[in-house]
Amino acid sequence: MSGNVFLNYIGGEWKKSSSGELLESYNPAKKNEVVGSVQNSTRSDLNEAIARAKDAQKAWRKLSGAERGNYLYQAATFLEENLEEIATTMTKEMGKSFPEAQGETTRGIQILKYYAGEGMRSDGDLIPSTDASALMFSKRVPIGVVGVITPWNFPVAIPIWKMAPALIYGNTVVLKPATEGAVTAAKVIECFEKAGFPAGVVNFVTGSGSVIGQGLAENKDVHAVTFTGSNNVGKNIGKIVAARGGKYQLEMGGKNPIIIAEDANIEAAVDATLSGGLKSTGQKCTCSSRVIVQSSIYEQFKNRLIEKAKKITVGDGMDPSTWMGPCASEGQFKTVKHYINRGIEEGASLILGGKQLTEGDLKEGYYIEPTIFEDVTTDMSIAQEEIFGPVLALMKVDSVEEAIDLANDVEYGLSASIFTKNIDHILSFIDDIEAGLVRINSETAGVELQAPFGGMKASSSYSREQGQAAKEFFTTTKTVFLKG
Ligand SMILES: NC(=O)C1=CN([C@@H]2O[C@H](COP(=O)(O)OP(=O)(O)OC[C@H]3O[C@@H](n4cnc5c(N)ncnc54)[C@H](OP(=O)(O)O)[C@@H]3O)[C@@H](O)[C@H]2O)C=CC1
Ligand SMILES: CCCCCC(=O)O
Repeated sequence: MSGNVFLNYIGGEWKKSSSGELLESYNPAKKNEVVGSVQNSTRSDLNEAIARAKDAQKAWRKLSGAERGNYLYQAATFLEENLEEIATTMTKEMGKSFPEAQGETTRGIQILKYYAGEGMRSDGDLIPSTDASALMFSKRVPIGVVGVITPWNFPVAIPIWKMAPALIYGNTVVLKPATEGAVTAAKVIECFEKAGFPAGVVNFVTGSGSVIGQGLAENKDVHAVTFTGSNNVGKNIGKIVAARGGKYQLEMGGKNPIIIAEDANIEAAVDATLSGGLKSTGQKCTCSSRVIVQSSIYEQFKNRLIEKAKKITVGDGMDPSTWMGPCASEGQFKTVKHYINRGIEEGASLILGGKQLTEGDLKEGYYIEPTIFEDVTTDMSIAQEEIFGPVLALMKVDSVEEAIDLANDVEYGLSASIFTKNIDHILSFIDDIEAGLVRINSETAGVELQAPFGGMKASSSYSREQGQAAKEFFTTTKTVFLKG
């Protein structure tokens, strides 16, 4: 890279786009600071990457799983060596606090190591044939070239939790990161380059989603597309890929509830609501946004929540005293402000925050106060639509049964939590909640890399990522019947 200009990585080479144009990525804490520039690529750049990936896959799939795993172990080593630089870039590019950025980069390292080990594990089953002289077994095989389209909120963990399983199971990849996380993603790709992957196995093309993302969805040589991002974009990708007979995986929005039952540990529930709802400035798909509280403890819980929320320190993610950083971009900032105004217009009561923070250095960035509404009804926009910002909506119920029904009264179904010690409530929550991630006495965020990740209803396309679940999407199965 020259200066802060980052190139595409195609067929094992760093290359400028044929457009000759750049896209700048700005620091949301210091809105005039350019963190770096990436290529504003064209379809022809993308098509070259897809062709190289297709060509490279012929040899890549022939390697043993152990051989492919060694490349992933190497990539983990280089990510570890560059952890501080990558985490710093992440904080400067999308605003999350530096400790969170360090944690996410560490998670990327762990994911690479987890899937590197997959190269030595079983990839099929021996099945007894009715013909005693025959051998019958199943064998998982790669699907080919995988298009990877990722959002800005986890610019290290999400690309890696898609690329690592794709690669270990014998596929080649073309990554298109969100522009607002593309400089961070470029530094991750540098680690893959240093790991010595054969040319064309890993490819990286930046540019606008409507050009490069759309191109990955449309190109018939991209056998599968794995996407994480908003529902509008995801549903469009799914339609395009399905229409050409490709495979697709969509991880999309959430409107995650946390239920506080009358027997909850109030202190723990308050901490989980603030951490799960406001960490990363509420910009995780697994963040809590609806807080459903049993009426008998409502005032006690609300007062403690406000008391602790007032102590949250907001500032530049690089400042060690910062608990919550800025919104990731001007666009995200405007979206959050829009929903705060909608909440007020629709009759919710704003009981904390709601304003932009502008004193001192904060005027340089896109900072919003931790915001809490009450008197929120399920028909309101702030109860139904994903805000993806530091906004909590308090809702009051009389029973846990009512709470679960209210929790389910949205189109999404990604993550859900309940705070209670009552085993009957726990069992009915596990049974009845419409969510892919079900958490008891724990915040809605914080998934672990070895467990299936994904949602129900409008949050996902019903596939699952991470852990052993990833194998389903990144492979297909041959059933072999062999006679002597
Ligand atoms: N369910 C989950 O696991 C997660 C869901 N999300 C969701 O992602 C959203 C926030 O991320 P954000 O990046 O803003 O989401 P977007 O949907 O705006 O973008 C996601 C990716 O899609 C690309 N893209 C944009 N338009 C198109 C298109 N027409 N065709 C193909 N690709 C396109 C974007 O590129 P570019 O931005 O460069 O234009 C980006 O790389 C939130 O809704 C959040 O809920 C986020 C994390 C996890
Ligand atoms: C893509 C969303 C990632 C969620 C990560 C977490 O909840 O820790």
